[in-house]
Amino acid sequence: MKHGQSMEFNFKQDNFEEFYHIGEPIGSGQFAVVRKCKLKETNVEYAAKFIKRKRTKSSRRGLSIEDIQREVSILSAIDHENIVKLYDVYENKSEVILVLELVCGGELFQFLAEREKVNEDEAVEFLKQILEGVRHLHEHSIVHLDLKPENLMLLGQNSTRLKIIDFGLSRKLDEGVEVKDITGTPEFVAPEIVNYDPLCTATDMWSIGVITYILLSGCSPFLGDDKQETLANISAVDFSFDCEDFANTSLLAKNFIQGLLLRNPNERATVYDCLRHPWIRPVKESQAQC
Ligand SMILES: COc1cc(-c2ccc3ncc(-c4cccc([C@@H](O)NCCN(C)C)c4)n3n2)ccc1O
Repeated sequence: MKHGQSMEFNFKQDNFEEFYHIGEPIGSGQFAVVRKCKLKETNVEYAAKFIKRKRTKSSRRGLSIEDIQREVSILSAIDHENIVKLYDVYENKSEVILVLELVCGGELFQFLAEREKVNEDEAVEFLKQILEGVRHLHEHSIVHLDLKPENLMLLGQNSTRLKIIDFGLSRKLDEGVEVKDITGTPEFVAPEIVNYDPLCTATDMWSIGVITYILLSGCSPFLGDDKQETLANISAVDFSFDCEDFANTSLLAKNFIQGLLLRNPNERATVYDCLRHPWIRPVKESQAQC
C-alpha cells in the first residue's frame, strides 16, 4: 500500500465463523462489542469489533453503513506502530465485523488507576507515542476526536508500548468541508466542540493537554459535578495547577500543558510543536546551540 493511499476493503460476505473462532467480549462501545477472535488457519488472535448496522434509515439503533465505511476508510489509510491496525472486514445483514490488531495490555486508564499517576519520565514516554501516532493522523488530514485514556491501550500486560484505538468519531478533514457537531466524552472535548465551532487538528491537541494533566496529577482539569458544569468549565477554559498533585511538577511540564489548553485553536501547540517541546525532547548539553 503506497504512503497515504487507502487500502480499499471489500467487505467480505463470507460467514465470519467459518474462518474465525469467536472468543470472549473484551470491550464495548455504543453500537459495538469487541471480542477476541482467532483465525482458524493460523491460530493468530485478533480483536473483532462487531458493529450493529441500522436496519432502516430512520432506525435509532445501530450505525449507518456510511458511518461504518468512514471508520474503515480511515483505518485503512493509516499504518503506524502507535495506531491499531485493521486487517479485514466482514459483513452480514445485521453486523459489520472489523478484524483488528489485538491490543491486550489494557487501557492506559487502568494502568493509571492502579498507579494513580505516573512520574514525568514515564508520562513523557507515553506522550511521545501518542504524539507520534497523532502526527501520523494529522499528516493524513485525519482527526481522531475522541482521544482519552480509555482509547489509549497498552500492547501487552508488561508493555508500555501504546496504541490508539476507537476511530468511531474520527474524520478526514477535506478541503473546505467544515466538521462540526461531533461530541466525544465531555471531560476531554475542546471548547470548539462545546460551542459547535469548526473542528480541526487542534481539537485533538486540546485532548492531549487534558490527558497530560491527568497523567501527571491523577486529577481531571475541567471535570465538574455534572456534564453541564464540565462543559461550562471547558468553555471558560477554567483550570489551574492548584491541585496539590502538581506541587512537584516541573515548570516545563506545566508549560507543555498550557500550550495546549488554549481556547483559540490557532494559538494551540501543533503536534510538531509538542514533539519539539523541551519537555518532550530535552536539548542535551552537547547539542546546546551557542
Ligand atoms: C471500540 O472501538 C474500537 C476498538 C478497537 C480495538 C482494536 C483492538 C483492540 N484490542 C483490544 C481492544 C479493546 C479492549 C477493551 C476495550 C475496548 C474498547 O471497547 N474500549 C474502548 C473505549 N471506548 C469505547 C471509549 C477495546 N481493542 N479495540 C479499534 C477500533 C475501534 O473503533
